[in-house]
Amino acid sequence: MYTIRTLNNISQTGLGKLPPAEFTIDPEAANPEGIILRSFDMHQMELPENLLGVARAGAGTNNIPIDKCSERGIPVFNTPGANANAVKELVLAGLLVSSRRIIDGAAWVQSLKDNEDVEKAVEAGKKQFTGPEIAGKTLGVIGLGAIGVQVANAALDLNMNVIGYDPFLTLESAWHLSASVDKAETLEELVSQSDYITIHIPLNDKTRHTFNQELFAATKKGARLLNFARGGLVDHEALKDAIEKGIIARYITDFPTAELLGIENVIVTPHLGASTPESEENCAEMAAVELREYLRYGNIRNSVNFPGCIVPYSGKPRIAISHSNIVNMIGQLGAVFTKHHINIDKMVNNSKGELAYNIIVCDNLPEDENQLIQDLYAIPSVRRVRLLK
Ligand SMILES: NC(=O)C1=CN([C@@H]2O[C@H](COP(=O)(O)OP(=O)(O)OC[C@H]3O[C@@H](n4cnc5c(N)ncnc54)[C@H](O)[C@@H]3O)[C@@H](O)[C@H]2O)C=CC1
Ligand SMILES: O=C(O)CCC(=O)C(=O)O
Repeated sequence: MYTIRTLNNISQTGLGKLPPAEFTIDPEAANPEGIILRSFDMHQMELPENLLGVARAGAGTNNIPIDKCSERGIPVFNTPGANANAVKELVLAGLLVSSRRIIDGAAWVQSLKDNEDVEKAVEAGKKQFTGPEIAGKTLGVIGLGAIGVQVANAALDLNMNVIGYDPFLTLESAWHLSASVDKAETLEELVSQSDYITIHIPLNDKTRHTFNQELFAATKKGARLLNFARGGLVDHEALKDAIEKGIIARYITDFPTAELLGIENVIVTPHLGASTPESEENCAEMAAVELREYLRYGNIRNSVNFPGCIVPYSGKPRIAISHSNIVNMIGQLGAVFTKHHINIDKMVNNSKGELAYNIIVCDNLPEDENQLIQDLYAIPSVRRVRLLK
C-alpha cells in the first residue's frame, strides 16, 4: 500500500486513477511515498523520508526542488500539454484585452449607474476606450512548446503575422507548428519586430528576468507584452521603466505581485491559466497515472529529471535502480547480480543529464533479498534501489 499526499486540490477524477486497494490519498500524510501537487511551493518543506516520486499536475516545475529530488533518486513528473489548450484560450483573451480596452470600458460603464441618460453618456464617452485591431499586426511568441505552438497557430487564424523564437524546439513541436510562423534567430530580433509579445518558456536560473532592461531597450515602442508563463521571467523594475517610457503599452500577466497592483496599463489575472475543469481533470489524470506506474512498476514517463524508461510488466520481479550517470556502473551492478546468482531476463538502462536509471527484470530472486539491496546500495553513486515484486 502506498500513501499519496496531495498538496493542492486535485481533481477527484484524476485521483480515481489510484485504486484504493493499493493507494491511500491523504492530504495530511507526514511520510508519503508519493506527492501530487499543482502550484504548492515545495521549496518550503522538508522532503519526507519515504518519498519515492513527485507528480506535478501541470507544466511548470519551478515550485519543486528538482536538484534535491535528483540527489535522493526521486523522479519529478509533469503533464506536458495537458493544460495547453486552457492557457492558449486565456492568452487569446489576453491578446484581445491588451488591445481593446474591454476591462477599463466595462468598469467605466458600471460607474454610470446613477447617470440619468446612460446611452448618451456611453456614446459620448466611449472614445477613451478605443484600441487597435490585432489582424495584420505581428505577434512574437517566445517558447514554442505545447502552449506556444497552439498560441502561434491560433494567432495565424486571427490573421496576425507570427514570429517565433525557440532555440530548443523539439521535433514534436515542429510537427505541430504552422509553416507560416517565421523564425527569429534571436530574442532581440523578435522583440524589435513584434507589436504583441507572448512568453511561453519555463522559469529557471537561465530564463529568470529574460525581460530585463537590455531586452526592453530592443523592444518595439508601444508593444503589448503578455506573460502567462511565470512572473519571474520579467524584471518588474525594468518593466515599470519600460511602461513609463512608452516601450510597453500594456502588460498582461497571470502572476500578481504587490508591486504590479495599481499600475496603469498593467492587467493581472490570478494565475488562471490552467483553471478550467477540463485541464484540471487532464492534468490530474496524467499525473496520477504517471505516479501509479512508477510506484507499481518503476516505469517512468514524462519526468523532468529522470530519463524515460518503460518496461511492460510481465509478472516477473524487477529491480529499479537510479545512479549517477558515470562509467562502469553497469559492470558494478552486474557483479552484484552475479554474486546473488540472479539471472537477468531484461535490462534497460537510460540516462538523462547527470542521472541514469535502470529497470532490471529478474528470472529469480535470492533468498536474502535485503542483502541484495544492501549490496546494490553499497555501490558508490547508487541513489535509489527498489525491489518490485
Ligand atoms: N498560467 C498558467 O497557469 C500556466 C503557465 N504555464 C507556464 O508555461 C510554461 C510553458 O508551458 P508549456 O508550453 O506547456 O511547456 P513546454 O515545455 O511544452 O514548452 C516550453 C518551451 O520553451 C522552450 N524554451 C526553453 N527555454 C527557452 C529559452 N530560453 N528561449 C526560448 N525558448 C525556450 C522549450 O524549448 C520549449 O519548447 C511552463 O513552464 C509554465 O511555467 C504552463 C501552464 C499553465
Ligand atoms: O495548476 C495550476 O493552476 C497552475 C498551472 C501552471 O502554472 C502550470 O501548469 O505550470
